[in-house]
Amino acid sequence: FNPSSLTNHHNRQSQLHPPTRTSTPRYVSTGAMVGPRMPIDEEYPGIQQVHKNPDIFVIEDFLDRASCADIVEKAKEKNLERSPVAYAGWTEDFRDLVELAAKGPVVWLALITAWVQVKDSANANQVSLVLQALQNYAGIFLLAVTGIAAFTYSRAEGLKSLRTSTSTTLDDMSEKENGATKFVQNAAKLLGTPSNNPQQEAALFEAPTVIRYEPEQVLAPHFDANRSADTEDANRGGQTLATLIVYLNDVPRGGLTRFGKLPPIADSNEAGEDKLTVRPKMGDALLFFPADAMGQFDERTEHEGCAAVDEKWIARIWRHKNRVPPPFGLSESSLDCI
Ligand SMILES: O=C(O)CCC(=O)C(=O)O
Ligand SMILES: [Fe+2]
Repeated sequence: FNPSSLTNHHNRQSQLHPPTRTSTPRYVSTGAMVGPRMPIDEEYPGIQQVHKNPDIFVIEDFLDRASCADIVEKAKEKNLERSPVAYAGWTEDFRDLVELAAKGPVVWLALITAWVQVKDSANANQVSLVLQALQNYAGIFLLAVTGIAAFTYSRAEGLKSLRTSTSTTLDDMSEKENGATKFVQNAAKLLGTPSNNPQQEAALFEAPTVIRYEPEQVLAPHFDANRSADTEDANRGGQTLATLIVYLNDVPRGGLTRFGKLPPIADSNEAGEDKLTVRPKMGDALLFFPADAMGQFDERTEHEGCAAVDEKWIARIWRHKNRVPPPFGLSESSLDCI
């Protein structure tokens, strides 16, 4: 069991289709290389690069304090629910396991059982052995698929305990003074390119998700991209190319964002941490790229929300590869306000 397969759907909460998102280590590696990340405005005010390849940025004072407070208020009004967790990449894992079984153990089991069955019979020969093996193969294959399905299901269930925070989404951008509207506007400037105007850029966003961690709540190590994004996330814009988190309050104790596969930042890392960590500071943003610009999954960006000691609030935008239609993305009328 690998907690990395925790997925991350805080979506339109309960109406979610079953588990998807984020990811698990593949059982069969593709060996695919990660290419360049999507372009951003590297001159954005307050931006600092804290890691190169994979690129991670912190943007100081990305959102003003009033906007941070407004987002928290609006989220409280909407009632936060236990953050949904899904087993993303399960389609590929399932297929890989079935393929693996079909080529290896199922073949051998079919042959061995056939050999035991025909070896003592009067007309034992190679032809009868092969025929018997073929017959056995079908039954054993079915058994294997059933077993793998049960395994995938129990894994998805197990993942649910690894995210204990609560969350909601804010998708109404009609008030210009809303904190969420400002967050989306700034995000569209940071992530947009000269060829993409802010509305076009924001059309690729999932509506901001607000997450609250009360003391002891966590988000176990996970990925924001999904190896099976093309199928599992087709209705939410496909692969996640960028994650932008804004911290909505100061969190002096606990609650670090931690990248478990990356080394600490030279002078600003948390004392005593041997991995790259970012301490939540009200208004600061964190930006990283769960997949490259083509959508190739980047496992180096595995990260977690460490156990909270003080209460912690964040808002998060996932920027996808394609348009994210409502209900996950922003409506045309909301986009008009960006
Ligand atoms: O809370 C954090 O620091 C990380 C949150 C996160 O990884 C997510 O929402 O996907
Ligand atoms: Fe995440």
